[in-house]
Amino acid sequence: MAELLPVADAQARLFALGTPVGSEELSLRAAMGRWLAADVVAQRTQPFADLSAMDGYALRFADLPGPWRVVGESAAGHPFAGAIGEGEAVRIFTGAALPTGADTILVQEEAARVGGTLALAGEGPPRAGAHVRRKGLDFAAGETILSKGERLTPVRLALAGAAGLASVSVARRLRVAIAATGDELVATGSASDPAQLPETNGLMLAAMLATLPVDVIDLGILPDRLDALTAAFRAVEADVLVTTGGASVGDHDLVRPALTAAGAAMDFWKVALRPGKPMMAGQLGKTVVLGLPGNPVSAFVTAALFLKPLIAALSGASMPLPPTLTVALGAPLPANDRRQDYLRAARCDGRVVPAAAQDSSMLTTLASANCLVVRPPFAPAAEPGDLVEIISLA
Ligand SMILES: Nc1nc2c(c(=O)[nH]1)N[C@H]1C(S)=C(S)[C@@H](COP(=O)(O)OP(=O)(O)OC[C@H]3O[C@@H](n4cnc5c(N)ncnc54)[C@H](O)[C@@H]3O)O[C@H]1N2
Ligand code: MOO
Repeated sequence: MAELLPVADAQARLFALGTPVGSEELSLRAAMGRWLAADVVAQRTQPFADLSAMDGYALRFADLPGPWRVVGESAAGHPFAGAIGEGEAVRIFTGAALPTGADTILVQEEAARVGGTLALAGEGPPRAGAHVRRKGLDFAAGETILSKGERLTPVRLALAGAAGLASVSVARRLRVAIAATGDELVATGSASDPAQLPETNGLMLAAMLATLPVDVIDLGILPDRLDALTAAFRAVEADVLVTTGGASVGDHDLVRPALTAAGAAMDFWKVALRPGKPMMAGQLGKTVVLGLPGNPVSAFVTAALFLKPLIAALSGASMPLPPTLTVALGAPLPANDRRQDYLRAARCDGRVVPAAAQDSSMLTTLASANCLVVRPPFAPAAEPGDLVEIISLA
């Protein structure tokens, strides 16, 4: 039996086929979903001073149980100018700076105020510093708050903005060319006889990349002809070329010979993976080429395991691979063979149940799955309750 490359080795070899793309400086509003090309260092301290976390009165804990004279007010953006002394308090609001001399907040629900006099009307603050957010609680100027290789999320963008930045250095967008191959394929909605198959892998792959910083170049449907495939591949100008179909060993599986004829140096073909075994990868000039199998589930799984991680890796991601979780099985599984299996499964109430039908042509099973169960090569038979790794699709 032919040697099959382990999945992790194939991923490492694929990532090594390209060099991380260059960077650009983008405003925070434009940087969502990009990978950071440099660490983000806070330019300010947050909070900038000791602040009140509640609406109430700022006072000295030592002066409890009061009463106090109210000598002024501190609101966010309008701090109290002076300092407070013994027996004095300042009316204060959430987010306002604590006046000099004050160390504690009395919440207004526990305060009774008559004119300029304040009295305790409850238990009062339990300790010095109650309801005070200390200067620098969140971060301090000079601190590295985000690292190169992290992906920008809404919260990380907010953090960078709070830290005083207007823009960040990020990896540029990648150009990804997608080609479907196969004489049986026609554009969705245009099949005129039963033997014509709607082309859906290209549609699915482009949709899988929709939330990534990628410009898709749609090469459409290419025929099963060596000359046409070779010419189309030779003309590609992209960071990544991904093909689907024609990856196996049949007489009409021409992607590999066409890539070679176009001048590609192929690195590997066939991975110890199910579905997706006939996957291939190589270099066509500066373009990383990824040949995915045509079966729709195989195309999906290989895109999830290789294409999306490749985009992340070329964008400088520190963690390009999909995260896995450990979950208890809800049904028995037979022992596995030499290929790492990715079973379409449903995770519900903390248990995961693989679908009964796992054929790699079945979009219905894939569409109702919310995770993939990862079965390592030669995994022994498993029982309900045994722990397995999953990749979430939700
Ligand atoms: N003798 C062998 N035959 C096969 C082997 C093998 O090792 N020895 N491997 C099998 C495995 S595993 C897979 S996976 C398939 C994949 O092969 P290809 O990449 O060559 O896929 P095609 O034959 O082109 O297509 C397979 C299937 O998928 C349909 N298809 C293709 N492209 C699309 C598309 N863009 N949208 C929707 N559907 C698509 C195609 O019509 C076929 O039905 O090979 C096995 N064979
Ligand atoms: O590996 Mo293929 O992907 O069985 O269907």
